[in-house]
Amino acid sequence: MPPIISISKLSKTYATGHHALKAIDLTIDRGEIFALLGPNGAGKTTLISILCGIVTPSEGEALVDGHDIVRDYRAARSLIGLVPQELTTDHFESVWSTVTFSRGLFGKPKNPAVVEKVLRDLSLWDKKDATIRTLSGGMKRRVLIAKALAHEPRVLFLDEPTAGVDVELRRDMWALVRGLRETGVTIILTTHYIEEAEEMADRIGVISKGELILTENKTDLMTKLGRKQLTLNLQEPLTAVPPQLAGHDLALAKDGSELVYTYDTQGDRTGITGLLTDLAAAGIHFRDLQTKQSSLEEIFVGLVSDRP
Ligand SMILES: Nc1ncnc2c1ncn2[C@@H]1O[C@H](COP(=O)(O)OP(=O)(O)OP(=O)(O)O)[C@@H](O)[C@H]1O
Repeated sequence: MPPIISISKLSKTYATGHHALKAIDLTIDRGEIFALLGPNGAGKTTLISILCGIVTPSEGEALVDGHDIVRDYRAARSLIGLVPQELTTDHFESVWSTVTFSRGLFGKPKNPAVVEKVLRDLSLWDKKDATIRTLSGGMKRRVLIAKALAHEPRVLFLDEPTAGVDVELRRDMWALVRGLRETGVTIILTTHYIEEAEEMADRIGVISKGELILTENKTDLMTKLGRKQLTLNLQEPLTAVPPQLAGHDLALAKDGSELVYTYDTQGDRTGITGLLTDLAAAGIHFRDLQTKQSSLEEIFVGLVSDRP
């Protein structure tokens, strides 16, 4: 089956001259949960806004289920639900009428059964007659999701779904998003929280300064995460890694006073025994050693900060 979203060479230069997106290529499969990670200002919202037709691209194209987001805007947009970052909704309306109204915006005929299902799925049914302003923050977020789902989209964009919410609500939201995927909806979420991507996503994309610098299956990324570092504090500093040790994944740190060995914790062998034997044979002695597991956070920060 063709991907539900295919983006090719998509770029955006704002009127200020700022290149917010630089030739993005990305495809997203049906039923995936895709997390777009990136620091503030990386271009996440710009990318989502282009796909939702809120911002016009400068170059390139994007298709939603085969519909061009510019030439075939209405068809593309009707397949998309967007849950925005900010809680923007009419505080004096009831839950029922605000969600019904959202469906109408897409020209869909009234269908109380669909609205009821959406409200029930989001545990909002017993609040259907409540006015939005009387709801808790968590319930308001659910209403935003209900609004985005009212016209039965196939793709749901969640822009920072759990920004500023407490841990309990965050877990609730994660369960809810997983439940939505079960109904066949493709989910694309942006987040600053690495933990969120780790918990939720099938695939992770990292965006930095307008470039998509990595897209990877989460499980593969976790395998990379399995890497650990062994740091040896040397008795005598080295100027280079001796050629006898070239077979090991080694790097010098702290002006040559530390030798850092990176290894895979998920592999059958760590290679540490061989390294220590080779070190002794090369006459390299150490005073102390530490091991450290690199986190997804560090991998992410490293990826993003290594860029010019
Ligand atoms: N309308 C605009 N005009 C000019 N520059 C803009 C406009 N909208 C966004 N930008 C700039 O484009 C860059 C990308 O912004 P964007 O909102 O897409 O980032 P983001 O990754 O979503 O960030 P955040 O995590 O803070 O929401 C930023 O430098 C931003 O200042």
